[in-house]
Amino acid sequence: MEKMMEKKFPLDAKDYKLYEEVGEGVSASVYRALCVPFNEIVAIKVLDLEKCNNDLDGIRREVLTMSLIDHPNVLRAHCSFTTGHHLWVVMPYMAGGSCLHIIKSAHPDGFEEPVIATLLREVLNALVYLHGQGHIHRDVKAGNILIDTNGAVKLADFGVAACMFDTGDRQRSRNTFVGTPCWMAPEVMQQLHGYDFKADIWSLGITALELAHGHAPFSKYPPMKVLLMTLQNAPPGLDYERDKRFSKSFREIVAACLVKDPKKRPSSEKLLKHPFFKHARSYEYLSRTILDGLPPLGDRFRMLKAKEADFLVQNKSLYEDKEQLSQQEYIRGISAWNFNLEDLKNQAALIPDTDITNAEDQCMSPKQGAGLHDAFSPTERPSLDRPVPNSVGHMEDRLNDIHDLENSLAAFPMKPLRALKGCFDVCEDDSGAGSPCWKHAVQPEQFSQVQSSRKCKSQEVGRDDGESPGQSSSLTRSAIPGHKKLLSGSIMQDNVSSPKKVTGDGDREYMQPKYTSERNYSGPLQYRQKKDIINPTSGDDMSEGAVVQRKGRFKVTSADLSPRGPTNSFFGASSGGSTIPLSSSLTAVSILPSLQCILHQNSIQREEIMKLIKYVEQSGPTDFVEGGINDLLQVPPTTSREKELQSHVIQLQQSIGSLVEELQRQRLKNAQLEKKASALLKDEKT
Ligand SMILES: Nc1ncnc2c1ncn2[C@@H]1O[C@H](COP(=O)(O)OP(=O)(O)OP(=O)(O)O)[C@@H](O)[C@H]1O
Repeated sequence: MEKMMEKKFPLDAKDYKLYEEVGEGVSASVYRALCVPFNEIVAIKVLDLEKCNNDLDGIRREVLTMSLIDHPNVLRAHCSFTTGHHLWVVMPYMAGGSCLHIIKSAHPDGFEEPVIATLLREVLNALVYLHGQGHIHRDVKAGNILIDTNGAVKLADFGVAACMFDTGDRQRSRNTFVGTPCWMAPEVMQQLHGYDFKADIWSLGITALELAHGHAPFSKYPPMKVLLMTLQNAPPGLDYERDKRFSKSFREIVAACLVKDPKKRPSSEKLLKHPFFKHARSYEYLSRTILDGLPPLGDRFRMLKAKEADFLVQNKSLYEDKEQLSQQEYIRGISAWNFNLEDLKNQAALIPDTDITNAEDQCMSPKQGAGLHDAFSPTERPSLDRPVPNSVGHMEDRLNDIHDLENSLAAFPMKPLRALKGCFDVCEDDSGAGSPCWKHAVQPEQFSQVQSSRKCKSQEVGRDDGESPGQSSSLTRSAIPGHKKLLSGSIMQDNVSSPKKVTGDGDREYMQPKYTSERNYSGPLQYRQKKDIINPTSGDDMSEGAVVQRKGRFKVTSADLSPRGPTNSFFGASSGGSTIPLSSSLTAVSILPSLQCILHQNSIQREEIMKLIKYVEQSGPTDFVEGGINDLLQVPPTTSREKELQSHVIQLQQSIGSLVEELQRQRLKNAQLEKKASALLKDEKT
């Protein structure tokens, strides 16, 4: 009844006036706006659907979740609709902006404890609600904690939320690698047993440190190091010496959240009862303490952007190096992670040993960490992260790091580097089309499918009036289309010689007018285990022959929430489960096509292995492959051709390994299926 009385926000862009930009994320820009019929200020998140070409599920999920939730601490969408190729999500305007914005503008060293207690209490209230409703937020961080002028706090950004009660295919969304690396719980990285709402508790602990120090732990390190450190080191925490200003109870809750074993982490409800929250104050206190005196959000946002642009100009040479550009994006807390394999390998060697030691020390017990240099703002000491190109042992270091990472992630059903290389093959099949993996960007019709499904579920979704935002609002025509955003999308290799290459990368023009990044920045990171392996049409794409050709970039996509075709539902096992058809009502006849597919796939792979072997043989003597390769890789390359060949060899080596393992896995599956098929046939006969 109450719901029926709710205001219905108009679903037409003409009814809104867009004012200044107040925020931007990986996939969207957020504007202050006026809802003309209600004369009410709102925030409108504008997503360019042409640039979110692989993340429609994520968008759909965010919009749906945002429209269904109902809690004072959770940001709820008023409505959403498409206009031209943009999706507009209309929501309450949170004039204080995000905690990250406030930190960056006025509290670079973090907030005082009562402020942190107040913020965390509100976020915990949101989490108690969300977890009770079966949602895992999966991206809790200061950038997603929004504050209103009166000090009210809301948790935002459901782009990567998942539902814990999902079953079957939908549950795979909980077996994905989602979030922002620094805030990501170890079990989310590990993917051993999936994860649950306790992943949010870990992120909350990291957020607590972020609010206390002004930045998240490990934020100065490249993603690969963050993975390593999160998995291998003792959890980060408050330091006895450096963090003397904080109370014991604050240290306790941080420690309670940052326990590696999720079972040992308290629930949000339990945490809320911790004495630490006795330090929490009122909204009015928050508003007075952290908002008073701040310029309007739009001005702050502009200033921060200008600061970044200045920094970029001042460090021009530094940012000619794309690694650093990526690193800077990442440091800024954007839910993005560059998944270029080569870059990751390079990044593994970015940090000098001394620096790693320090980082490790910081993660030791607080006492051990005492006396270390203060964590610094990354923008203050960027040179630390500079790569040392071609330094002696550089390649060796990279390989060692990769090796370490693989060991750390031994629990991955597939080794992470292979996962990076071959298993991020998620794409349009997310929308249920069952299409092959290296398919192109989503076409407008595909969005309309999403849209119509959204329409079925929610009346709040409006129509596509075919207008550009510029035509239908006060925003200038160039304001949105010209403002290229970074992509969210499937992890797909780019820069490939394959004709199926994915295109359409966005880049941050304002930051790098001259040094345009070629990267695909992802949306919140999502790792999906390899799937669709029996899809014969995708054989080409998955073949190592193809991989050898690809110098990969990866894009990241939203978790799959959509129903899958019959093939996938039979063989969801490719992502780690059983390969045996689940339904006992299945007949042998229904399995046969799938068996044939597997056989077909096997033969394709066999062929590819043969091709690879031939290729390697042609490239050099056999013992090069068998024994001498490591020696060879340790010789620093002198010419760029040598470098190219060296990386080619590494790729080949990895590809062969992957293929052999894949082949073995397929054989095993084949045998299991054959067994099952004959059992079923037998059953049928009797
Ligand atoms: N309702 C709002 N009122 C005021 N500012 C907002 C609002 N929603 C978002 N913002 C600002 O815009 C920024 C980006 O929004 P949002 O996080 O939703 O985008 P995103 O693309 O999902 O970002 P990411 O995934 O990188 O966190 C936020 O960090 C915040 O500063």
